[in-house]
Amino acid sequence: MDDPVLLTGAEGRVGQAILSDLSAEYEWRLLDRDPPTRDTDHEFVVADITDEEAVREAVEGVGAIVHLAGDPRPEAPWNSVLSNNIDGTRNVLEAAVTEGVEKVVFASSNHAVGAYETDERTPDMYRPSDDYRLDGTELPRPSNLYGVSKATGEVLGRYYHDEHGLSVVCVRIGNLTKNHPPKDYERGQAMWLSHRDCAHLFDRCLQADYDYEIVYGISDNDRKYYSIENAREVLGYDPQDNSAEFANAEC
Ligand SMILES: NC(=O)C1=CN([C@@H]2O[C@H](COP(=O)(O)OP(=O)(O)OC[C@H]3O[C@@H](n4cnc5c(N)ncnc54)[C@H](O)[C@@H]3O)[C@@H](O)[C@H]2O)C=CC1
Ligand SMILES: O=C1O[C@H](COP(=O)(O)O)[C@@H](O)[C@H](O)[C@H]1O
Repeated sequence: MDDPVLLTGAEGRVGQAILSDLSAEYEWRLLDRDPPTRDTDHEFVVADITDEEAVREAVEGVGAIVHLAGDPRPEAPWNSVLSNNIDGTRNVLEAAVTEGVEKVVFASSNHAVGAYETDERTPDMYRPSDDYRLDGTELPRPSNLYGVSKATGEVLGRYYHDEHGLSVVCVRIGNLTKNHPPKDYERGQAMWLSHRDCAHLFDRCLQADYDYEIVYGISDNDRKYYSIENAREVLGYDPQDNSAEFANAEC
């Protein structure tokens, strides 16, 4: 990707994990509704993704978009996910088509499929001995309205691919934490995504060729109920971390 890359939600946790390893690898145009809180060498656009015209201007001249901006709270209320996650994502995809962008990487979530974690399956499915896997071909089963908004973002991506030929990859991100997996939380350990695997995965999303894909964004954890085979095959994802390596740290 030689053209500039727009990173929405750049000030957040996922954005910072990406930039910590990939700052020098791309010509980034950062976007957030909040002004930057640290020095940056990159262009920074302060804009709200619910502002259609501001988004179109921010997208001008970029070759790809990593779209992270949105309300990340599993308990977020409908009015917030409707505007920030659904309207905002549509604005980004519409601007991508209008401005001739090649590919969009969409930050989806484990919560788009959270309701597969039924009482019958849990907690066994969080354990290494269990072979239950979701692989990205299953229908969404959101666990909350936030998950509904992420599933909707995936469907919007499908539409913009089919109707307009935009390359779209939806990354169902697990649980990103810095330095170590979540402690005393089996589910979080099963879906842990380390910072370096996060940066590597989004790098692969920018480098690989694809039409429309849904992949899971987790490290190569012994505990897992999300398959990372599609991410390996389609994107060349090669994660380095595994939450099991932190077992002695009482994670
Ligand atoms: N952190 C995680 O483990 C996971 C994150 N995700 C998704 O990844 C994305 C990023 O999440 P985090 O970095 O954790 O969240 P965060 O809250 O740390 O960062 C989100 C950023 O987006 C910005 N933002 C929010 N609404 C905006 C709007 N309307 N216009 C412009 N900027 C806006 C915020 O100012 C913030 O800087 C979200 O879409 C979230 O749903 C999905 C699964 C797991
Ligand atoms: O989508 C998200 O998922 C992670 C993990 O979910 P949790 O229910 O185990 O906390 C969450 O931490 C993050 O805020 C959210 O955006």
